[in-house]
Amino acid sequence: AAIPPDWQDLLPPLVEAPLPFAGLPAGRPLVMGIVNVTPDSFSGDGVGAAAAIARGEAMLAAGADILDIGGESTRPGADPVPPEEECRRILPVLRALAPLAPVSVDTRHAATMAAALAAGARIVNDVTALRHDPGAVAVVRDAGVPVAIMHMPGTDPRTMQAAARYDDVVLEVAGFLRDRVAALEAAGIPRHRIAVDPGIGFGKTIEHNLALLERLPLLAGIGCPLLVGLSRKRFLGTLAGIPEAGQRVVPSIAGALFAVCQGAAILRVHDVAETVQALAVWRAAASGHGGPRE
Ligand SMILES: Nc1nc2ncc(COP(=O)(O)OP(=O)(O)O)nc2c(=O)[nH]1
Repeated sequence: AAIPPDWQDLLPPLVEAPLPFAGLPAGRPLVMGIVNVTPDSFSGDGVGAAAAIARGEAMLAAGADILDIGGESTRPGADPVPPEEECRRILPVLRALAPLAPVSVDTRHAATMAAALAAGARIVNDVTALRHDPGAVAVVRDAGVPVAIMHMPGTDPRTMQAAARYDDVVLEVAGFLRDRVAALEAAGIPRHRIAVDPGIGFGKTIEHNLALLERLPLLAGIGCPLLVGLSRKRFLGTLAGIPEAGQRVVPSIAGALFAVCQGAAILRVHDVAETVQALAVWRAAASGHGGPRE
């Protein structure tokens, strides 16, 4: 579809380098390692506390810039987890990992955000864009921390796939994120603390996911760093013929590199070592010189 006239002013400049986020090094895509402390994560990597801590440490050793810790699966149809249980799962992991690296807490519950920030988390990652819990905006604003906000229809993973109907998914997702950034800015969260995320796989068909990746540069026009989480997701398995989520490393890397070429600043991934290796090649090629990651 043609870009409507009122979007022309938002068309992004050529993506020179990813925008900075959370005070982390700008100029290169950041790798956010997924540490799921859940028994039912779609990617099959949910684990208990000890294993989650070990996984986080291994991700840092492999070069992760951020660790994203979550205690509630958000895959389609997942059972909701109350904040008390969510905190019981993630706080021991968070306390162990927060001293080692920037940690983001992946939650839609304000109580969990507050407890995680008190335990050392430095970033909030909310798949509902601070819409599920009425207290979430105040927690993030008052803590003065960066926040990643993601698009999904509604705020309940159990029903989001049924809502996967759009006139133009890219314009609607971009419009939602643009408006949400403006609303959060008006509520006291400065734009420079916000990363935006199209929500790959959240209330989207495979065609919607591909359209969002193909036209990701339009989201760069919002003026916030782009976070993309496509790692091991179902549409990759469909495209590559890989039914088992844990076997989708290669398609995840291919998708990650495409997203980076499209302007993604933060990649939320399960397979950190492989992603870091792939980015080393991409950066050398994109910048015209090799050399180790500084
Ligand atoms: N910002 C952001 N957060 C996210 N959190 C969870 C998942 C789902 O992936 P995963 O955590 O691996 O699965 P589960 O939610 O089943 O644990 N995807 C995203 C995403 O794409 N973007």
